[in-house]
Amino acid sequence: MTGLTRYPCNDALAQHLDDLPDLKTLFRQDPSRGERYSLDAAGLTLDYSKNHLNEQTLALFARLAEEAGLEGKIKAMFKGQPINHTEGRAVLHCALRGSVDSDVMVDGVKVSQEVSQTLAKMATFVDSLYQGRWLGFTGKAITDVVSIGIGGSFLGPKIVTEALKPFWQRKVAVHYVANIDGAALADKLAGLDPQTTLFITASKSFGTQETLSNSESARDWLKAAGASFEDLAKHFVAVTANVPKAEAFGIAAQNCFPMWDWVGGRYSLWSAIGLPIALAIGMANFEALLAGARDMDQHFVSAPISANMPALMALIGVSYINYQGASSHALLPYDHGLRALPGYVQQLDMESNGKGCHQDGSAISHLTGPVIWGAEGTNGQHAFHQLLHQGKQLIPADFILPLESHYKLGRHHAMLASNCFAQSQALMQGKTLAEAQGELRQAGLGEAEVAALAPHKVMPGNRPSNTLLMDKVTPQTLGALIALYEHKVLVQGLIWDLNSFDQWGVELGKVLGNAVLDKLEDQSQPLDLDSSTNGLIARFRQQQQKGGAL
Ligand SMILES: O=P(O)(O)OC[C@H]1O[C@H](O)[C@H](O)[C@@H](O)[C@@H]1O
Repeated sequence: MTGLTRYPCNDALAQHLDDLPDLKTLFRQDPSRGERYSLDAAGLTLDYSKNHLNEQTLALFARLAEEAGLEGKIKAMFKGQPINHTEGRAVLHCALRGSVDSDVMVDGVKVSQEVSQTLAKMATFVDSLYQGRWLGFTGKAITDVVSIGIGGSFLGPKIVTEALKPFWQRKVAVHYVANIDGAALADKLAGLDPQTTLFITASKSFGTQETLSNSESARDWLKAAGASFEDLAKHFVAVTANVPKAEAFGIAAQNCFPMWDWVGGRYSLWSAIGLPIALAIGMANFEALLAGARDMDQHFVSAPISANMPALMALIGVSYINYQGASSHALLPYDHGLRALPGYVQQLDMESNGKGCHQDGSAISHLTGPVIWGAEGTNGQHAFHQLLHQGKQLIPADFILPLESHYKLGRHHAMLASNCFAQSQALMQGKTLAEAQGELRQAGLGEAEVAALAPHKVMPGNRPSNTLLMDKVTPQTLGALIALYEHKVLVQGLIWDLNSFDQWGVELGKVLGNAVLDKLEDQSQPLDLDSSTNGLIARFRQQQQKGGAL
């Protein structure tokens, strides 16, 4: 069954999308199409003209938005209602950047007050490290900060820190460790001095195996260098919603930065989880990041659907997923600094909308969150663009390009931009058999060769994409860009009537993992699982026996 049958506009939308002319025809019919379907907001420009849409499509999108009750549901989020109903929580990451009314309260506490107090605490912390006032256990100033976290406690801070390298203050060096693979931490610690290294244990739950194990190993590293248990307070701070657990680990309460249940992990970079960002770029730039997101919030809550950047991207995506069979979406940042953006949006989108049941618990009968993937351009052109151009599946793409680079290097930026623009152009216009034959004849091939080769050079075209531009990658434009994707995910989740803010799907693997770990570490334990898992455990045990003790 095509489409979203719960909505009255479904059949009209499905029929309309089937009847739409191809992109080349739409561009031929309307010479000003590029301009007509471009939109500015919060320092970004969205060129959505290379999508399967026209004015009638936009009208149907507006009907779908209306029938999905988007406006009221968005307002409910900003008002602090417990829209994350399976966990009974509000969803107020927008409060972290000042986009929520000052009277909004959760559990009797004004969220805006919590936010401003935490920002002040962050500023004091950053300043103390910048001024060399925070001393390690031998009295030396801290030079390196390692943020230990995973998922939402890692991906957001890492992508923002990387993307804003031109804004680094270089007062302390900021590092990230996420994976439980010992190589990640060992590799990082190898280059650091325990006397001048401080760790941030970033974990909303303070219960994530990877983060706790890495923090314990970091603690051992400090102790091996001569630090006492009391000294740990000089080398650890925590960002968590569970201060008692942090204190039990040995982190002083005054060194804990709060997180709250009304901020989801994948929406938390704007909170104290963003402490490593603030250390890297300075508090003023961190505030600018928040300001950019706030600008996008303001646009999102005030612009009509037909001129609402996040809503348009969401509805265009829904039209491909639910009416044209797309199951993935490519993010193609033409900016080396944004190379980790696809990985960030993977968690944001796939952990939010990779769901199979509606808010009421009934099974969903249509596709929901797409697989998000991608890589920096132009690297992707030499890796997977072949499939985008000639493969058999519809993969909508978002091209992202700053119009100006921070790095003035000859013609490099013009060449990067030309590739970015040409790729979306090629996806849209393709190459017909006649065009391919003409080129081969032009090259002097005989008819037999032309007949044999031309079909392999045909590109169907009519493949949709968005192009997002900003003048430059700055804290402000990056904040707006990330908020744009947050709101796109929200709108799609609302249209699919699912809960974008829980993540029950990650629980089973964790539970099973603990049982397997026991059998890996205690070889006397019976192999009483399925034959595949038993076999895998047996192989691991054999290798361990070959290599000595665990
Ligand atoms: O911040 P923590 O509580 O350590 O959680 C870290 C991550 O753990 C899980 O993977 C959740 O699915 C993520 O949403 C979360 O960001």
